[in-house]
Amino acid sequence: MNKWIDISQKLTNDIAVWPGDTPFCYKVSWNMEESGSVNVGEITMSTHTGTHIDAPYHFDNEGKKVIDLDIQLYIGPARVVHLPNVKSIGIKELSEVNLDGVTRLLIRTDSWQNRKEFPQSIPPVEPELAAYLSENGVRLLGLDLPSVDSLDSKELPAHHELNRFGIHILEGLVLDEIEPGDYELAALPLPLVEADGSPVRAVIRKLG
Ligand SMILES: N[C@@H](CC(=O)c1ccccc1NC=O)C(=O)O
Ligand SMILES: [Zn+2]
Ligand SMILES: [Zn+2]
Repeated sequence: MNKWIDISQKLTNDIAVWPGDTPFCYKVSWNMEESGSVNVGEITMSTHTGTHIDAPYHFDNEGKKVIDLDIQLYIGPARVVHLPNVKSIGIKELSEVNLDGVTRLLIRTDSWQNRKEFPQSIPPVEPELAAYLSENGVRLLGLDLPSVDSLDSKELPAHHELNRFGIHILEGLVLDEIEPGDYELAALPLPLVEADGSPVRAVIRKLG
C-alpha cells in the first residue's frame, strides 16, 4: 500500500496570511504548572489561512456554510496535473489534460515559490473553466495557490462560477514534490456550523 503524503501547509505562528487578515497564533493558554495536570492550547486564525476549503458563504451571503458541504467530495480519487509557468488557468491550459472520470482535480502551478511570504500575484482561474470542468464531471478543484481568483479581485468571478457549477474549492495545497497522476485524496473540513471556510489536513496517496 502506498504511503499517505501530507500536502498541507504547516500551521506556524509566522505562516503567510492574506494581507490584513487575522494572524495565525497557537499558544498554550493554560500550562502544566497552572492547571496542575495538562497543557491546554488555544488557536486564533482566519478560516482562509494555509490549506483550506471555501464554503459558498465566503462570497455569497445566501451560500452554503461549511457544515452544509458534501463530505463525499473531500475524500476519494483525485488527479494531479502540472501546469508550470501559466499566466492563468483556463480551458486552453487544460486542453492537453485528460479529465475522463476525474471528480477531483488538483492543479500544481508551482507559482507560489516563496511560501514565507504571501504572493504578490497568482495565475487566476478563468471563470469559463467552471462550465468546462463541470461538463467533464469535476466536482472539486484544488490548487497550490491562496485563491482561485486574482488577489485584487473584488468580484471573485472564478469563485462564483465554480460555485454555480457545484465545484468545491480547495486552496493553499503544497504540491511541489507531487508528480502528475492518480491519487486518493482526503481533505476534510472541520464541522464548523456557521463558517465560510475551514482549514483542512490534506493528504494524498498514489493509486495502484
Ligand atoms: N478569496 C480568498 C480569501 C479572501 O479573499 C480574503 C481572505 C482574508 C481576508 C481578505 C480576503 N479578501 C478580500 O479582501 C480565499 O478564498 O481564500
Ligand atoms: Zn479561501
Ligand atoms: Zn477562495
